[in-house]
Amino acid sequence: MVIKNRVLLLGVIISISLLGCKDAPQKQETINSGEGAPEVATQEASVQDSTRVDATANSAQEETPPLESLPDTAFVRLADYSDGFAFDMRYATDNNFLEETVYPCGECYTRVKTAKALLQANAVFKEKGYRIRFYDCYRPNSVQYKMWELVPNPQYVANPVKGSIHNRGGAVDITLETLEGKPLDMGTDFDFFGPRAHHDHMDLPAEVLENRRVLKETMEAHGFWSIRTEWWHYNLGAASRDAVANFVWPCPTAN
Ligand SMILES: C[C@@H](N)C(=O)N[C@H](C)C(=O)O
Ligand SMILES: [Zn+2]
Repeated sequence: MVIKNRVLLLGVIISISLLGCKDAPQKQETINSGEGAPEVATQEASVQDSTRVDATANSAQEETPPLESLPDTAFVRLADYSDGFAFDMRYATDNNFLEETVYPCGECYTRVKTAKALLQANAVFKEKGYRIRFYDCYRPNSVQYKMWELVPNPQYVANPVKGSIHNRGGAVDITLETLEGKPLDMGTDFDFFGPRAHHDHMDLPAEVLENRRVLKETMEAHGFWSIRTEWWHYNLGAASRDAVANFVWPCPTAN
């Protein structure tokens, strides 16, 4: 069953379940999809793992609402708004630095403002013969804890107590691929935690440097900033103060 209105579904689910992160009482967010800005509820987080959200819980099977009708801070499923992106959601597989599947399925959720900026950036990439391929989008805060346990190095993994901008729905891990689906050479794989992935590492083939430049310049022109140590990571500046979230998205179920 394909879920038509994941925005509304999330509104219901998140209102019901404010999720906590291990050892980290902090602000958690209630996401409303209807009128007005999302409510931000402050409460002590309980010690529990992320809740899996069962898509069968969805009672609101409605059409996808236009982005313009939603508050900028609502969460949306990006694929509902364009079929012009490619997805390789690594944390929904064990092909990632954790060597473990930490997502129930590969979905890309972001805040509305992040989605709008990504759609515009992708239109520019398309003119150049490319499109964005996503490795990661919104990431539950509980997963950030798992990552930090393995790599407690803020150069490569944001401290979960402060929260990553991924946890705020404003960061994406991406590369570029051709419109035929061939990924551009960026010099390292996604989540290669070492100097070769740094933006200031210049000892790379000219083609790689050019590919990174195209990605960085276009993303920066659309409100994103990069971090020095990861060529794939982009933060939407306007999302850096949004609340940390810890919901898990619904997954499609077989009919
Ligand atoms: C883990 C890596 N893909 C990443 O996103 N790192 C940044 C620094 C983060 O955790 O926010
Ligand atoms: Zn990232």
